[in-house]
Amino acid sequence: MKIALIGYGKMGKTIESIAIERGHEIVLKIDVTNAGDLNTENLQKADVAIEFTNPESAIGNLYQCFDAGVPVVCGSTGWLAKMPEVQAYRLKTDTGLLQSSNFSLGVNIFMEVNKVLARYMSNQPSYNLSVTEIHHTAKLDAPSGTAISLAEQILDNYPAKKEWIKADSATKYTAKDIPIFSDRIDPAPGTHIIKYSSEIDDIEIIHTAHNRHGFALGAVIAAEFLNGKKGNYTMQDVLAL
Ligand SMILES: NC(=O)C1=CN([C@@H]2O[C@H](COP(=O)(O)OP(=O)(O)OC[C@H]3O[C@@H](n4cnc5c(N)ncnc54)[C@H](OP(=O)(O)O)[C@@H]3O)[C@@H](O)[C@H]2O)C=CC1
Ligand SMILES: O=C(O)C1=N[C@H](C(=O)O)C[C@H](O)C1
Repeated sequence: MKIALIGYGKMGKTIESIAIERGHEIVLKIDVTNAGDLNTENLQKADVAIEFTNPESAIGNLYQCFDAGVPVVCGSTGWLAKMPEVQAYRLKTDTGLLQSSNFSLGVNIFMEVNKVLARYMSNQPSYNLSVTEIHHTAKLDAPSGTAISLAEQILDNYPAKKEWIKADSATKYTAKDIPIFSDRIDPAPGTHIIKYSSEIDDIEIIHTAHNRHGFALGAVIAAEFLNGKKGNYTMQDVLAL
């Protein structure tokens, strides 16, 4: 498979080495220094694009892939509030998109556990709920995309919770809110904690990434899945969860 890598930072470089190990070829590598090379002619040399840049440039990069008719795996976070307009553009161009805030197998299993736990806890108002994410200090967005996805899964399964809020120790929140706390500590690749706490006991589930390998491997497996497809997909489709 021929891959265009859009974003050649921590994730782009890890993805490159895993993709080559799996027998794929990198035909285009884009970072800030050659962003002008991201055009239809260059993109069409690839079967699929993998986009890991930042919240500001992600949407423009996706539109370039849609215009070129090249299906794209997107890992960039911090832009998902604009997903409806991105999906409208994708639909118009009849292209493929597979977006996930977290491509690791472990996090995707953790998310399934999160949904089940939220259903059980939705009848237990004596427990206070919080979500905490811990990442390296170079991370641009907070809360993490994964923490927002986890909170949204809880909202879908715990009717008394109405919204998530970005929180710190001074934030006032009510039982209707899901506070998300963000810590920035190097070199944390990504830790997510869901905690239900009562006077009697605590229930916690934690996912700790030890490195970026799981995110990158998942993104390459997602690209293998998306190759030749049109439409909108998630890691649930890839992993058949
Ligand atoms: N979904 C998932 O599983 C994961 C998602 N992420 C997300 O992926 C994104 C990237 O993370 P990470 O690799 O750690 O970040 P880095 O900062 O290490 O890399 C970002 C890359 O994007 C490039 N870039 C910046 N602006 C542009 C642009 N306008 N056009 C093209 N390239 C650009 C940077 O170029 P330069 O180096 O020249 O500045 C750099 O190569 C983040 O949003 C992060 O949250 C991260 C890990 C896992
Ligand atoms: O920026 C990162 O590093 C990560 N970002 C993703 C997120 O925002 O959830 C996934 C992972 O936790 C690493």
